[in-house]
Amino acid sequence: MTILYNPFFLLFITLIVLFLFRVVLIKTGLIYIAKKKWRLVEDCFYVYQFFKVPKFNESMQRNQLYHKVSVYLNSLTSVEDSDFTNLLTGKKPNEIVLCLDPNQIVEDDFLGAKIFWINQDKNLVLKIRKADKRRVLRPYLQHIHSVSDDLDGQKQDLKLYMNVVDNQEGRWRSFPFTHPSTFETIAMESDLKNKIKSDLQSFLKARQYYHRLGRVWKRSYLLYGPSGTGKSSFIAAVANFLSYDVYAIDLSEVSDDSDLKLMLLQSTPKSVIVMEDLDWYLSEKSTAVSLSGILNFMDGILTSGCGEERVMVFTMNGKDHVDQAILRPGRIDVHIRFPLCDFTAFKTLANNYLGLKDHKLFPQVEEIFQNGSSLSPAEIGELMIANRNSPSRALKSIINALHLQTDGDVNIGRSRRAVDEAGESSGAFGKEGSNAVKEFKKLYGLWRVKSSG
Ligand SMILES: Nc1ncnc2c1ncn2[C@@H]1O[C@H](COP(=O)(O)OP(=O)(O)OP(=O)(O)O)[C@@H](O)[C@H]1O
Ligand SMILES: [Mg+2]
Repeated sequence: MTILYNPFFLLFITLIVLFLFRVVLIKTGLIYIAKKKWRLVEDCFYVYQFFKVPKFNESMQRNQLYHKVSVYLNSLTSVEDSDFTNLLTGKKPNEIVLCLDPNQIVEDDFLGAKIFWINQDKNLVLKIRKADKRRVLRPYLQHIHSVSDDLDGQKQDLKLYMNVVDNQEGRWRSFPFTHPSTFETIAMESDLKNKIKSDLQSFLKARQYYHRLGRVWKRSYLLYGPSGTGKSSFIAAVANFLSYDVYAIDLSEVSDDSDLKLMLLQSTPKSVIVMEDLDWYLSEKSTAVSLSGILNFMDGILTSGCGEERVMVFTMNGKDHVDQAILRPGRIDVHIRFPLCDFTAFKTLANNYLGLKDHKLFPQVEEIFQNGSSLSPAEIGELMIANRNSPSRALKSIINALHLQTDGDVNIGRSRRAVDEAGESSGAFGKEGSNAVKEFKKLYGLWRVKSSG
């Protein structure tokens, strides 16, 4: 019995009990409950301060800090320790990313201070000990800025925003932007392509210059030309080139001028803002927005406070019947004409679609193009895709189609050329607005997104 009074034996027994207790705590999850309770006890001895980072400001503009903080928080490994975390597919195939669920708390350590973030509805709330605040808060926020900028810098997935009616999150709803079009895949005169690229690049570097002139830092492009000549594909190429998100405005879903203003306010910097088929909307008066509403929008007056770059792109089938106020320099900086297919564009398409740099039928194709063609790159592209397994068959079908256009259907061919040369949209070749919207959505893969969701 004396062994029970042996201090070494007692110590041994105590250690075993403690060890078993710890095993039980860990295995049952009691340790987490204990940690939580301990935090409550600890909280009684500290005064905390709270900082709210709302998703939108009072004008319902997106708060950039909110975006940065959420990018930062979702990159923290401690998100895993939160009670409830969302698992989402990442940028790369098979990548899974963690994303904090509403009402969850995530813990962070910075310069020896404990910082808590609470994900409330449309707000992220920072909780910090008052004693740590003065020492830690500023450097911590700077740290968040630089980490999220780094993560955003690596960002490869762009977003397509579409205006929807009744969206609680503001006027825009976002979808992944996956359009693969690039300047390399667009058939366009290479001189023109290079000029546009350098125009975009020099615009990006011109922040100070624009500010000194008291101008809004934006650049507007007008793309005009017949249907199927690559205007929408070009917009996607610009977005991919700049790594900018795309805001596509469906004018039929805009309720009035102030709604349009609100949409511009709620767009984020570093984005391409797109208004397709503007000539159609203006001529058919099929939008509730007035001409002056559109002019103000084009001037981007409201975004001037943000001081961040935006590229605006407007598309039209023809610009002859459009109010000159819309086209005046300063409002639209660069006009780009998208012509029907010529031999140079054909060669680019043949290379892209069929992998053909040269072919014995090329001289024949060139000859027909020299006599004038009235096929769009879209039509030529379709023939190539349909016959992609046999380049010779593809070229023959293109030669046939070009012959049909020039010989058989002289009237249509001529009138379509006239449309192109005059840069004019006639009723016969103008398209239905709803079709335009449908095509747009199709182009940007929206149907795919919808059906897979
Ligand atoms: N210049 C081009 N270079 C490469 N592909 C082109 C070109 N033009 C058209 N295409 C192809 O044709 C299809 C339709 O082009 P796109 O939708 O960009 O034409 P669009 O000018 O916007 O027509 P619309 O005025 O009818 O909207 C796309 O799949 C695109 O790949
Ligand atoms: Mg288009």
